[in-house]
Formats: sequence, C-alpha cells, structure tokens
Amino acid sequence: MSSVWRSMRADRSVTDARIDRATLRRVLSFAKPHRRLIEVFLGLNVVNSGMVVVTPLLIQRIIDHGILAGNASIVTWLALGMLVAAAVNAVLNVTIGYLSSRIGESLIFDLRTAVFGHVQRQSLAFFTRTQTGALVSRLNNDVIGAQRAFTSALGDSVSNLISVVVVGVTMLVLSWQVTLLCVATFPILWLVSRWASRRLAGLTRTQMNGNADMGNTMTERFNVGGAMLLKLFGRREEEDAAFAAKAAVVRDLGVRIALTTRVFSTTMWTVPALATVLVFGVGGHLAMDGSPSIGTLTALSTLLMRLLAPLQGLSNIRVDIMTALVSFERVFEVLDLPSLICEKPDAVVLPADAASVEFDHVAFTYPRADDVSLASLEVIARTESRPAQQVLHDIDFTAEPGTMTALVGPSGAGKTTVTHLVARLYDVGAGAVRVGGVDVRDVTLESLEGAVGYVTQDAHMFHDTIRGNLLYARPGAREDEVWDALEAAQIATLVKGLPDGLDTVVGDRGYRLSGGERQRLAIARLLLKAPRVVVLDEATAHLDSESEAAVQRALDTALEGRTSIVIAHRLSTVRNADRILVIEDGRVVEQGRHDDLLARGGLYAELHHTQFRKDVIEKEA
Ligand SMILES: Nc1ncnc2c1ncn2[C@@H]1O[C@H](COP(=O)(O)OP(=O)(O)OP(=O)(O)O)[C@@H](O)[C@H]1O
Repeated sequence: MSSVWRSMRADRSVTDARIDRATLRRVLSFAKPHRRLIEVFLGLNVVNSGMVVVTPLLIQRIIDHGILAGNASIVTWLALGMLVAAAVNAVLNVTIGYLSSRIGESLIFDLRTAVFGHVQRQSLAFFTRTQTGALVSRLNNDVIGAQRAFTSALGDSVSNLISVVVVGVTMLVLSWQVTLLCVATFPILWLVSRWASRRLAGLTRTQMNGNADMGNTMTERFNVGGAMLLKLFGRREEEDAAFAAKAAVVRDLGVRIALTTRVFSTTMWTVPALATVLVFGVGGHLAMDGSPSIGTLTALSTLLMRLLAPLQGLSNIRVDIMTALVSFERVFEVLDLPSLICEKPDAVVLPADAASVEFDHVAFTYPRADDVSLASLEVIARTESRPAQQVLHDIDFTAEPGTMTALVGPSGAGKTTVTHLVARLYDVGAGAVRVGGVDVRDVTLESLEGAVGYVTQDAHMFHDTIRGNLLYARPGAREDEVWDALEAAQIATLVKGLPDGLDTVVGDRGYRLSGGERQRLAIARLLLKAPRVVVLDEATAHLDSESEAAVQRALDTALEGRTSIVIAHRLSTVRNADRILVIEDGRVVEQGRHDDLLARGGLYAELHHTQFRKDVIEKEA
C-alpha cells in the first residue's frame, strides 16, 4: 500500500493533471448543439440501466414460486418474461450505440473543423514556428481523445450510476445483511481507482507529447526536402538513434500505462469475487436457517455480477474523464491561440483602383516565439531570453501605380521582409504600409488578398491537377481564360504536351516540373488572379537561357500595367525598374535608377559587380 501512496504523491508533483471548471464549462458548450440527441441518449440509458434488475428478480421468483413450489405455469410465464426483457434490452442497446456514435462523431467533426479553421487563420509567423506533425496530431489524436469524454464518459457514467443505485437498493431490499457485507469491500475499489486515474492522466499527457514528437520527426524527415538532406549528409545512424530514443520514451510510457491499467482492472475483478464469497459463505449459512430463500440468494449473486460492470465503469469513469479532458485542454490550447493578424471590426474594403504601395517610415521586428505559437507545438520549446532584433528601420518610399520597384541588397538585408509587409503577412512595429493610400491594417483581409499577388521563389503548388492549382486563384475562371493565362505565361505548349493536359497532377508528389516551369505556372496563376499589385521574388537559381527568356517574357506580361515590388536577381530587371531601393541592414541606403546608382559608385555599384556579373558576362558574350 505504501508504494501506491508514493506514486500518488510523485504523480501529483510531476504532472499537473488537475482540470479546472472553466474547461468543463467549455466542454459542455460544445455539447450544446447536440442537446436533443444527448437528452434522448441519456433517457434511454436510464431506462436500460433500470432494467438491469428485472431478470435477477424474475430468477428469484422462478426458483422460489415456480421450481421449488412445483408451479409449471409460473415457470413458463416468468421464462417468457425473461425473454421479453432480453429482447427489449437488445433493442435499447443498439439504439444507444447508434446515438452514442452520432453524438461522438458530430463532436469530432465540430472540434476538427474549429481547429482547422482557427489554425488556417493564424499569421504566417505561427507557421514559421510550428511543427506540422504536432499540429496534425492535435487535429487527429486529441480530437478523438476529447470525443471519448462524451460518448464513453458521459453515457456510461449515467447508466452506470443508475445501475449501481437500482441494483444496490434491490440487493438491500432482498437482504440488507449480505449487501452490507459486500459493500464493505468496495473502498478498495475506490482507492485503486483514485490512484490509477491520477497516474494515467499524467502518463497519457506525456505519451501524447511523445507521440507528437515522433510524428514530427517522421513528417520532417520523410518529406522530399528532409529526405534529401538526410541522404546528402549520410546521417542515417544518427537519425536512427535519435528516432529510437524518441520511440523508446513512447514504448516505456506504453508499458507503464498498460501496467497501471492492468493493476486497476485486476482489482476491479478481484474485489467482486471476494464479495461473491461473502454472498455464498455468509448468505449460505443464513439460507440454511430459511432466510433469505434460495431464490433470493441466487438473485443476490446474479445482482452482484450485474453490479460489477457498472462499478468498474464508474471507477473507470474518473480515468476516462481525466484522460479525455487532457485532450480537450490540448485542443482548447490551440483554439485559444490568438492570431497576430486580425481584421478590425470596422475594416473597409480596399477601393477597386487601389494600386500604389507606400511605406511610411516603417520599422519592424519579427514577433518572438511565445507571441505566435505554443511551446508544445514547437520542436525545441524554449523561451527566448534575448530581445528580438529589429529587422527594418525607417523604410520610406512610395511605389506609384503601374511602376516597378526593385529591391536589391546583400543576403539577410531585409528584402523578403519588406515584401511580406505589403500583403500584411506581418504587422509593422512603427509607421504604416498603405495600399492605394489606405493603411493595410484598416482594410478587410479578403480585399487586400485580392489586390496583392505573390510569386515566390519556390512557386509552391498543391498536390492537385494543374487546373486545380490555377483555379485556386480564381475558382470561377472559364476554360479559355485558363488557357489565355497559360499562353501569356509561356507555358501553354508544355501543358498541352502533357499526357493529361490540364488534369496532370503536380506538386510535391505529382509530375515534376522544372524550376522555370513551376515559376511560369505560378505566373499563370497570378495572371488569373489579376491583382493590381504584384510582389515577385525572382528565382536566384540560374535557369538555362531558353527557360530564363521564357520566364522573362511571362513576367513582362504579368507585370505590365501593374505596380510591382520585385526582389531582383537579374540585370534586366534592375535595368527596367522605375526605382531601385538598395537595402542594407534593414535600411534603404541608396535609391534611384540603375544608371544613376551605378554612376554613384556606392553599394549598388559594388553589388552590381558581384551579384549581376554573371548576367553582364553573358550579355557581353
Ligand atoms: N521569421 C523570422 N523570424 C525571425 N527573424 C527572421 C525571420 N525571417 C527573417 N528573419 C531575419 O530578418 C532578417 C532579414 O531577412 P530577410 O529574409 O528579409 O532578408 P533578405 O534580404 O530577403 O535575404 P535573402 O536575400 O538572403 O533572402 C535576417 O536577419 C533574418 O535572419
């Protein structure tokens, strides 16, 4: 017994398995939409559990008044009664099972869609911090864990409670002496259940984190990029060892959970067995004196067996509720995470002709991890002690409608960061970013997303058909509009040549497009969206000259008549730009047109000689 107490104490200190009332209230709020179903479900449970004493009582009568009294018709009628009771029980069982899954699955659906919707609306900063595997595990495992609180915990607790009361009272009426003797053994059940529930809540929580950790490693190492790194660096043994260490934690926890559960369930069976000994040992002596009757004694032992499952269930209920509520808490944790980028309640729709981009003395610092994410969703959860470094300082320029602004500067200068602020992927720290003269924080997210289009370096495509990827930009686009966009993006011939044409699946695991082809497809997608402002990150990887020329022609069409902000890596782009901003350490250090800047002989001239030299050499050749 002392070891039981020791582990109770240890668990209390290492795991915080306490569930507060607010969580419980919130769980109930999720049940609200299914109130009617839950009421019917609980009602049927009450009837079903009340019926548990019918058969034992019929057995008592059949023995005492039928068999022992030699009355054949009573035996027949009571046997028929038992048949009816069994039939009703079967029908009730099926109905309850159906309702329980209806409620449970609906709850899973509600939680899943809520988490998916909420996560989707998180700022980009959240995704740069969060581990996909951990997030997916929240959507899958924890949501299912949470659902258990409802179907098994809620339904079973009501029916078990009623069964215990009805059976208990019936037993007391039949023989209070024997019943009280049996009840005396029950505190053992209570103690073991208390111990197991605390221990399991803590262990389950740790195991879920361990599973998520393992899942993270797998998602990261098994995607194409991760697998490639692994191969190129030949770190198979280290990876095996690191994974084995994580899997070992889950294995050991699994054993501890199984052992705790087994100790618990064994107790649940042993205690009633002890009670049965008392029924027949003590009750048998009493029966020899005539009271209780043989029928009553048989009914008592049957009732005791019927007490077993509900009692076991009731003690389990603590365990079930605790483990399920841990899942609820983990789901709520995600739902409670505020998004850094929110639409104001009085946000306005961006005017249809908004096309200028203005940076008004903008300063910016990337948000810290604890502002955007949950420690449990990150790989290495640690609080950052250093204050975050300011990335942009006093960026001030206006890109007039229809003009091209090129951003150049050394790696890490802040060019990508500037482009992120145009579509409000992050909010500025000081100053303002305006599109069409309106602060991007004051407009609706939808109208801003409609006005600003991006072509990123990696030109990401979903694992979907080319058509699906293109229509993502404009779902209602007609077939001829899709082909026009492909034509303008210089990729129509290639798509026509594919065996499945527009229905060819691209993306991570689909048809492999080359870098240049993917960029042109992304340009076609942009053309379909037809935004007024285009943000473009030119590919740094040098494409072959034919592909490069095709991308260039596609871009010329895409940027024509639009305001563009381009992270420039090509000489032709900087030459064409209406204005070049030279960025260094988050500051605009020079600005102007290509020839003027070159003549000035400053940082731009230096960059020109290093970054664009290849283009110059190619051009001269
Ligand atoms: N999500 C982020 N969180 C914190 N800091 C970041 C984040 N993204 C970038 N930074 C930091 O901000 C600075 C500017 O980065 P940015 O990506 O804007 O540079 P860049 O000029 O586009 O560089 P490159 O040409 O190499 O892409 C860098 O010091 C970088 O480390």
